[in-house]
Amino acid sequence: MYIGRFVVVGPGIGAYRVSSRSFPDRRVVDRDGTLTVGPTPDAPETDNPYVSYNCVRRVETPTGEPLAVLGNGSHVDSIAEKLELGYPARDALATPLLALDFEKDDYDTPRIAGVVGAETATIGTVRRDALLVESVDEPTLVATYERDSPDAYDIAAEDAEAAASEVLGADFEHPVCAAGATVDDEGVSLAFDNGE
Ligand SMILES: NC(=O)c1ncn([C@@H]2O[C@H](COP(=O)(O)O)[C@@H](O)[C@H]2O)c1NC=O
Repeated sequence: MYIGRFVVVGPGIGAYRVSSRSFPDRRVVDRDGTLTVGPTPDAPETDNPYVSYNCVRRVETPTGEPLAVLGNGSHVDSIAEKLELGYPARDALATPLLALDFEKDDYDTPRIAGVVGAETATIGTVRRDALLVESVDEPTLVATYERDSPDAYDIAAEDAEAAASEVLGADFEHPVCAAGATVDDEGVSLAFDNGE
């Protein structure tokens, strides 16, 4: 099954996978502690605005709570800014998702995102027909296609590197690259797996 990009979040852990039919020549890089998706050096040029973006950011709230934000586009930056201003995770997800809306491409591709705290997790998506944002107690997946409503998803990984590798290896078509995050009271750990 092809489900496109997907986010998995649960309390303390999160992961994001790029699956792609159209732009497979991409990888995750770490730019000063932010994980960014972009084309590999030898990838064909594209002017598609949705192929390069920050997919995972670490955030500290005004009260000093460490959080990780994961998602499939530029809304990750907007969500991080809202969290840094002190918005609750629900509002920090809902506001940018609604403002930016689904992607204006041939598929009306949804925007998906999650916020992970040490003991909390919140997941969201904006599609043409819905804006869904919910707090979750167990690992939960939302994807751009097919599995496009938040739904329980087992993840065995306990660290960021294992989380990235686990979702990269998950049995969905066209895997490209993945990122993982863990959050505890000490802070946020990030990792990625480009399948190399
Ligand atoms: N975030 C991404 O990495 C991403 N990659 C591709 N898209 C969009 O989704 C469309 C379909 O891509 P694909 O055939 O690779 O599933 C692309 O034309 C592009 O508009 C993306 N947008 C959202 O997922």
